[in-house]
Amino acid sequence: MKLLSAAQTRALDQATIQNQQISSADLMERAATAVTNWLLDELQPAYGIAIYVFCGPGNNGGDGLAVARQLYRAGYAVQVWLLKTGKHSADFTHNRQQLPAEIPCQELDPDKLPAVTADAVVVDALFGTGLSRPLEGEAAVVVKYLNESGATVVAVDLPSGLFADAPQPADSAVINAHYTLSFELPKLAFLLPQNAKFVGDWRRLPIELDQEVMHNVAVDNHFVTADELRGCLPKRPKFGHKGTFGHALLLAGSRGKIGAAVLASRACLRGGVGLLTTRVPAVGYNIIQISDPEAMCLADPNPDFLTELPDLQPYDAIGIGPGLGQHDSSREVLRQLLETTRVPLVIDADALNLLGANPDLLALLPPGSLLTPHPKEFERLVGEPARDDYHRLDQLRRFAARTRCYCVLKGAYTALATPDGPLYFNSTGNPGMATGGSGDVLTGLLLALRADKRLSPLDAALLGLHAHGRAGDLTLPHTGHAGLLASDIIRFIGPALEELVG
Ligand SMILES: NC(=O)C1=CN([C@@H]2O[C@H](COP(=O)(O)OP(=O)(O)OC[C@H]3O[C@@H](n4cnc5c(N)ncnc54)[C@H](OP(=O)(O)O)[C@@H]3O)[C@@H](O)[C@H]2O)[C@@H](O)CC1
Ligand SMILES: [K+]
Repeated sequence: MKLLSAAQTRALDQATIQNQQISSADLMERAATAVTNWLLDELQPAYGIAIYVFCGPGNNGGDGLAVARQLYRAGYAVQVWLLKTGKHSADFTHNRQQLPAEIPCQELDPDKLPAVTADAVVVDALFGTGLSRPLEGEAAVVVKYLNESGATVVAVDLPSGLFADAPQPADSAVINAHYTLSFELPKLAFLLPQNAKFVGDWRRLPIELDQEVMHNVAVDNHFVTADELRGCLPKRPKFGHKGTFGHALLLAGSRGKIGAAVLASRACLRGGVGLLTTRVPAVGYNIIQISDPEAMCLADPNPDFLTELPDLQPYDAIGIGPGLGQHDSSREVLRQLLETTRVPLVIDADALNLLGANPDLLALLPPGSLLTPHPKEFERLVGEPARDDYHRLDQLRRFAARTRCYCVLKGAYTALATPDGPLYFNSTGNPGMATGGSGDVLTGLLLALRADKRLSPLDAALLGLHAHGRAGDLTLPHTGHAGLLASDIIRFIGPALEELVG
């Protein structure tokens, strides 16, 4: 699913109006109907509860006026409040004229704002994608007042004051919505941690925008849905054998962190790899053999950390990093690996920290490698803290382009940067997965998919990120959020992958 800029969204609205031969008021009515239906079906406010619709001067305000009319007709006690400032758009004026006289409708006076009680529902239709500057004056006063009211706030299209696709001053006034109902597509802003408190839970409301125009528009950012990935994982052929699905090598673990190697190995096995060899320091030999009997184990001569690279000839993909530690000898193992490998790499955890601390190693990174940092590891990789989430995405894009690698940025909506530019945001997963070992599981799963030669690097990464989050979601009925362990995610990798098989 594409993430459009505010300007592209406007162009898509216009194309829809033209191609479907409807008026802009018709499209607005469609949008308002989608909001009203969501309110009635999902929020289900009790009859008699006060619903305040706050409208700005543009089409977002026009949506609000149409929603107020529809809610009134459905029997709700609605009142409309209008911002004084701003030039009214044509569709705002149209819907103002359509508003039944029985609905109380007044201009807002910043010195005498209506008493919004905590049990009320507020529909925020002040500003949407037409926001051209941070809110000030009257609008900022209203937004701050609503944020303090305690009412349930439902934002139409965007929380008012939030830019859809660009950073804004840290202290600017933005609605803190409980729910944001976005027309047709989500906005990039929804996927960034810095905006979580503004956006709340967001939903996408389809309004039948022109599919062909949407298909042809070029974008920098994608939100990857299950529908798009379903069928992308090739079925295992009837006469396939373990060689068909690749032989992976995992270099992982150090004294006290052999668990990371266990988790990554098991996730790799559940990810469908044909064969797995795990290289651990000698202290881990028995542990791997007992915990992951399906894996072969190659013990390093050193008891505590990796010091020697095994012969790489048998392997189709190599993973390095989980629990590795940052010992000088392990750094040299990484160096040798980067210098000699001819197969795809998956690089995680301490291997990333070693890359960050040693720019000479970073220069050796083979193109096509897949890196899986969390934000702190990524900061070490690029050697500079990000100013904000948008800047971090720029850094990510530039890093992938410069190194010709695939780079993940782990988070609630994990991002994947590709060497050729586009960013892909993952749509699965839950806060229960923010737990030790979850990243090791991801590395193992991605390693399995990179060892499968039937998959492109991009598909392997997208399928792995999706299946990892989905497996975490499938554990929830059994574990809840707090009780979710990394090993629970592994149990559900199989079912999560099965959903994607073509
Ligand atoms: N197009 C369609 O067919 C459909 C559109 N839809 C809906 O339309 C919404 C977009 O509508 P929109 O383009 O009219 O913009 P909107 O967000 O209402 O605000 C623009 C007004 O605000 C003003 N303004 C801006 N910043 C300001 C500030 N800081 N402080 C004060 N004023 C400020 C700005 O003035 P200006 O920047 O020119 O000074 C202008 O007057 C979209 O989010 C969706 O809800 C749906 O119905 C689906 C069909
Ligand atoms: K809004």
